[in-house]
Amino acid sequence: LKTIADNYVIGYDIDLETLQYAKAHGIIDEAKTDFTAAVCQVDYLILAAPISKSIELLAALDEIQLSQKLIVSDVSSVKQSMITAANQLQNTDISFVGGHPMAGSHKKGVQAAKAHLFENAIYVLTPTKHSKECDVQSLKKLLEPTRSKFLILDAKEHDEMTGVISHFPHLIASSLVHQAKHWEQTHAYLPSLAAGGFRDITRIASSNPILWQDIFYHNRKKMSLFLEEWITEMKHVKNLVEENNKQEMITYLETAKRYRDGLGTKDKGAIPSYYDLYVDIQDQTGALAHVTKLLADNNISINNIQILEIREGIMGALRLSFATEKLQKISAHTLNESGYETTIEK
Ligand SMILES: NC(=O)C1=CN([C@@H]2O[C@H](COP(=O)(O)OP(=O)(O)OC[C@H]3O[C@@H](n4cnc5c(N)ncnc54)[C@H](O)[C@@H]3O)[C@@H](O)[C@H]2O)C=CC1
Ligand SMILES: O=C(O)C(=O)Cc1ccc(O)cc1
Repeated sequence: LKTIADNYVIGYDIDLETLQYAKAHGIIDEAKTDFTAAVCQVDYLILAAPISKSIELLAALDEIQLSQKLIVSDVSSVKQSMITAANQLQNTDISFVGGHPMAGSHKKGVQAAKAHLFENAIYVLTPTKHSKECDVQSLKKLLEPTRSKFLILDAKEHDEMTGVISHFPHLIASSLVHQAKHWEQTHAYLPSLAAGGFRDITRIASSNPILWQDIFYHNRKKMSLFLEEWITEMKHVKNLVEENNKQEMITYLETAKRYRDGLGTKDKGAIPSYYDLYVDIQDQTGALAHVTKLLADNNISINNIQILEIREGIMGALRLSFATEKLQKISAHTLNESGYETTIEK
């Protein structure tokens, strides 16, 4: 988080290698292996461990004799249990304002950190009933250089919304992978048929299991409710398939398509994580290298690259992902000038 600072950033982590990496890569100015020593020196504390660990750290913080006022926030994906823990704090010098940047990836560890990760993403803030307005403003000011968009929410509504749009889809992604794994016993070649669609819908199943178990646990009431709803929904879909009611099925798919197409692509929320650009390339030796070189020559860094479809003699599509909308636009312009056809998905 060096970007949120001209501030001096002290990092604390139980994992020594993480601290060493963060220091070596300029993510933090100083590494501390002792929580008390770290918190006694700071004006702001951001807890970014798995939720259960952040709750433990908050409780440990309350036992420490602080000689300064401290604004504490977190980045936990579930807010209600964090706020409940914050409401039990005894030290009145600690002011807690919950936080949740709605951006990230399926990768774990400090190595997955990116300076632009939160740009244009929604950053939810969940004040407690004790939070002072000036502390909320102060935290916002600290986080402003992340260029995210702040949204104040009540913890309960946050957990319901993220439950629907982020947590529950993880369970479904994992269940689809389980289904494929099961059917591989019948068809050994099944994995090699996994096309873009399966990869897109199951990417998040590659996330950190320890972290996600903790998220599901902290949002368990909502997860249980959504599972009930999903089972009812799937029974309805099963009927549609079995009864072969053509018009009803088209309407079902059309309604979903219209809603999905309308989800903002500019606001970088949970969907999409990056700004994508589709480029048509010929299936020729060096085609990929030519595209990447053109962008590299213009100092444009690509966050992700995926070949969607290349078959002999047929135009293939590349999906290039960028960290910002600006990079996406500049790349389109650069490639268009060299004769490439590009598409930005609306
Ligand atoms: N992964 C994602 O895309 C997003 C994650 N979050 C939230 O961020 C938090 C962290 O998630 P990630 O960064 O993905 O996990 P991570 O596993 O990549 O990083 C967690 C870090 O916490 C450290 N840690 C674990 N226990 C600790 C303890 N007791 N004391 C000090 N450090 C400890 C680990 O060594 C590790 O460096 C979670 O609360 C998660 O809900 C929020 C938004 C996005
Ligand atoms: O990999 C992805 O696209 C994510 O879903 C990232 C993510 C993970 C956890 C969060 O609380 C918010 C965002």
